[in-house]
Amino acid sequence: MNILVTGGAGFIGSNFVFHMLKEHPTYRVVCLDALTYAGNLSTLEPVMENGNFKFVKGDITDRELVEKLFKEEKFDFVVNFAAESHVDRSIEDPGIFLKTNILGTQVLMDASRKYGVKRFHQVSTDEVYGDLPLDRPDLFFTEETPIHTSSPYSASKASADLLVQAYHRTFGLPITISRCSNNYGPYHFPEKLIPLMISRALNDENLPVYGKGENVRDWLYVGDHCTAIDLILHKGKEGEVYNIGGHNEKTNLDVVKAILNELEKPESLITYVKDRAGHDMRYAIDPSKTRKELGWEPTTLFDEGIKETIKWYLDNRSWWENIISGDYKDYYVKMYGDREGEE
Ligand SMILES: Cc1cn([C@H]2C[C@H](O)[C@@H](COP(=O)(O)OP(=O)(O)O[C@H]3O[C@H](CO)[C@@H](O)[C@H](O)[C@H]3O)O2)c(=O)[nH]c1=O
Repeated sequence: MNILVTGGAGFIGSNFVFHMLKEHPTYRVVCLDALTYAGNLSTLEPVMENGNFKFVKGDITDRELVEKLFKEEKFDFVVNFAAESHVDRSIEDPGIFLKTNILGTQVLMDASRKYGVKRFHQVSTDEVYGDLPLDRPDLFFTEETPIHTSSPYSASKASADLLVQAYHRTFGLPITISRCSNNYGPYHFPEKLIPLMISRALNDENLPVYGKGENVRDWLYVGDHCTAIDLILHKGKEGEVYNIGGHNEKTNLDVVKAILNELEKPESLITYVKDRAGHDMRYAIDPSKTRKELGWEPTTLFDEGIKETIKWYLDNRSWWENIISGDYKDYYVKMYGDREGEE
């Protein structure tokens, strides 16, 4: 099997590259990544010397480069992780989200059709379902929940999902789509809630919690997400959507407090700041289809997973310190540095 993993230098993509090379030692894995601010070549160091791995720098919207790569490599599977993924950035500047997330997906699918890829897997998000109210804990997103997006980011991912389904129906492209809840774990870029709070707490900096911190996310350890995608590639039915989530709902405040508690840092570091525009209230996934059809089960409980994640950030300080002191510094300081005591 020859697999293309796009966005493989990012958080979930890199974890998936490691997973596939470990679990399928006979497979060849090619990573295509544009190395934007959130992609980091040093993340892939552990596999750079692996004979079954190849790294290609390039943008999924670059049709010429993509077509050439598909022609040379004759991929069996394509797994599309490449995306602009940060909601706050999409509120500031939606354009790049539409370009990468929608047009990039189209370019990849055109090449997949042309070169006879056996499966095109689109890595999507539970954010395409919009949000759920806090006072209805009985409600969960299923694969049948209507698409109803809030942010430019989620609208771009939902658009891509529709396009993927259209390519299946119109052109018979063999596709699958997975929609996962919030991930956490090693190599998570320090703009997302968990790695941002860990890195700032370690530096005794204020932790900007949006609004009242009551919003709920359904946290899943990244390794469990990788296992689910592996199962979908091998056992999932063509044309189907699979929800992935851990039934592990927590308020943002509880997550931040758990991090502070583990690091033995004071809760006085928490600073309540202006809420995110259009902020989704609650995400909660019903993963029963993925469980029943594919036998998938998440294996890492949040209490263990958050400890392991914090340990990883302590053991790999240079990985995130290089990021927050490098090109990303200005954005980091602007977004998270000066937000003391806003209401
Ligand atoms: C960065 C940041 C976030 N938050 C809040 C906003 C959200 O309610 C929650 C998590 O925020 P984020 O880490 O940005 O993640 P969220 O918006 O849920 O989206 C994530 O999870 C999605 C899956 O649900 C993925 O599709 C997205 O790519 C990924 O970014 O924490 C804060 O209170 N303070 C912050 O500084």
